[in-house]
Amino acid sequence: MPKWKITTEFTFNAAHSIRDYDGPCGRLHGHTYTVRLEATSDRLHASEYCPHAAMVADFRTLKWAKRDVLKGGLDHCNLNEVLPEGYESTSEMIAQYIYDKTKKTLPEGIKLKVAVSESPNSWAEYEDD
Ligand SMILES: Nc1nc2c(c(=O)[nH]1)N=C([C@H](O)[C@H](O)COP(=O)(O)OP(=O)(O)OP(=O)(O)O)CN2
Ligand SMILES: [Zn+2]
Repeated sequence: MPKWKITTEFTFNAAHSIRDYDGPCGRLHGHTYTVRLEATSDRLHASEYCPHAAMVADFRTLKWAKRDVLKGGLDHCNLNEVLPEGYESTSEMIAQYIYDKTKKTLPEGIKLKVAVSESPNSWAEYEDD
């Protein structure tokens, strides 16, 4: 079946330390994280901002994590203080957290993939089966 795939990318700045890490990453430090979201669907939908069924998902909705932490995003926060219990501040689990929160905002049937990078050389991905 034909389908659409949309991709959106953004950055946010945050501090973190990896809990019990034996090395510099265990100390508080910061990254400009790059996040790439891909959403795939065989049908189009309306969004919070657009009443017409014309989008896989609204880029604006997908990019919630780039908002300031005081406005519900992850920008300019300490991830260790903001991520809920059960999520460590590794790229893998930041990707999982963004996936979990984003998935709740999407209609059924949209496949989602979230990739997170701390540096241009390292990426972690979390996606639907
Ligand atoms: N699988 C993962 N490994 C590591 C993560 C992670 O999220 N997932 N995170 C870290 C640290 O956050 C660290 O800040 C990043 O480590 P690293 O890529 O080694 O950082 P460098 O800037 O030193 O990278 P270079 O490419 O060597 O300059 C560690 N591991
Ligand atoms: Zn780090």
